[in-house]
Amino acid sequence: MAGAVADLDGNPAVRRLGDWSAARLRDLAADHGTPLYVVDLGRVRENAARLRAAFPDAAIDYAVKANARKPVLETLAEEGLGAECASAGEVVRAYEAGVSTLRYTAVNPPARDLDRVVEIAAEREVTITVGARDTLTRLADRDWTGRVYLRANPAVGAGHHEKVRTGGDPTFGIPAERIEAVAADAEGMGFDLVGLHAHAGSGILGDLSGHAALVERVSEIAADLADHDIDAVSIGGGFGVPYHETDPPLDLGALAEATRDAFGADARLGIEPGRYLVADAGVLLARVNTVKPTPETTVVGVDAGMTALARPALYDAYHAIRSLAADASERGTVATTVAGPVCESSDTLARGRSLPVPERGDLLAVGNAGAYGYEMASTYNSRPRPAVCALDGDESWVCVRRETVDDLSRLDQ
Ligand SMILES: Cc1ncc(COP(=O)(O)O)c(C=O)c1O
Ligand SMILES: N[C@@H](CCCC[NH3+])C(=O)O
Repeated sequence: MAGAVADLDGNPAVRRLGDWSAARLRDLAADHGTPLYVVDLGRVRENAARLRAAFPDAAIDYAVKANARKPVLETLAEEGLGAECASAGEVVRAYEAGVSTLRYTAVNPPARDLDRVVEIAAEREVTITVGARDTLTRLADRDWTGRVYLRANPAVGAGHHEKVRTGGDPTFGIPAERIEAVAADAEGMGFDLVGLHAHAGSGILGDLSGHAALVERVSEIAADLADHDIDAVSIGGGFGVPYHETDPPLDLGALAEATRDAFGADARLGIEPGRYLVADAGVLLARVNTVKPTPETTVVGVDAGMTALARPALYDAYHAIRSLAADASERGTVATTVAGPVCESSDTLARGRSLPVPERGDLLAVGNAGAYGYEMASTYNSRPRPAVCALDGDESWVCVRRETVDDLSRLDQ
């Protein structure tokens, strides 16, 4: 990695929080304030190259929902990746960033989303992944019968938390036994049925058996569509990253091999990873504003909480935290609870975490914040969202300005 980062492990597939230059992060926080997301485009490129090398023949569509900031989308467009979009808003952002392959995965799509995507599809090719028969009717009602994938429910779920396991949940995709009938309907209605899609869930690491089961299942469903001459079978995303300091990285070679072994469809393999491409390219910087010793723990109050990074509150997700105090290594450690400014007991970034003895004004870095970080930020408690700073080698610039309290009032009427 140019400039700031070296791999302590020597394993290029993993970038730990300790690999970021503390001095550079301190400078960025001093220049732009906190809470601040930092996203390193060089690392995004490295992740894309590693993925491309492991899946040389696959169509790779980046799951935009993981990080839709403009420089991230532009970087991945330059790397030749397509975009898998979860909303009309994501389609617009990917289109504006110059992504050439646009796919929209319609989950209970609001009318406004369909209207907007159909409008874009009049200018640029958009492929729509349909997860319910109803969606075909609603598209045809809009005089759009273009390229579609059918999303099958593979009845195989996987992922880091029950809330992100979509495979098997009836909300997502067409039941496998109905796929053939819906395929016939799609073609009867004049759609160009080009692909099949399924997704098991997000954050697969270590045990690859769920992934292999998914790929096998999707291949079986593809075989049911043999009469329909589909070109592409997307097995979704879900490739995990190590959040905990002791987690090993995903064995991408093993994952690719398991995929090849299990993939039996006579069509081009597609993957749509989000997290894998961006998670370790991002950190969140937070400033300590309160240090409160209590009998149970030392509470470290910071200016970034669940409104900046929702994952710990939503999924009890673990994110590494590092003190960037210049003398951190000379301080002793203490058991801490790192808490945000929101009035909810879920507003903690970490509990029971051993950190260098904190002082008010210290800067903390939260690791693996590049995926589902800024994207899931909210303005709960009328708290403006953080700024985002992009890094590329020695260059850095604020690519999303800090939201202000005035911004929050702008929609009032
Ligand atoms: C349809 C679909 N594709 C791709 C992804 C990307 O997931 P991940 O960020 O885990 O790779 C998701 C989210 O889990 C998804 O719902
Ligand atoms: N938001 C989830 C991932 C969900 C992926 C959406 N299909 C997370 O942060 O882990």
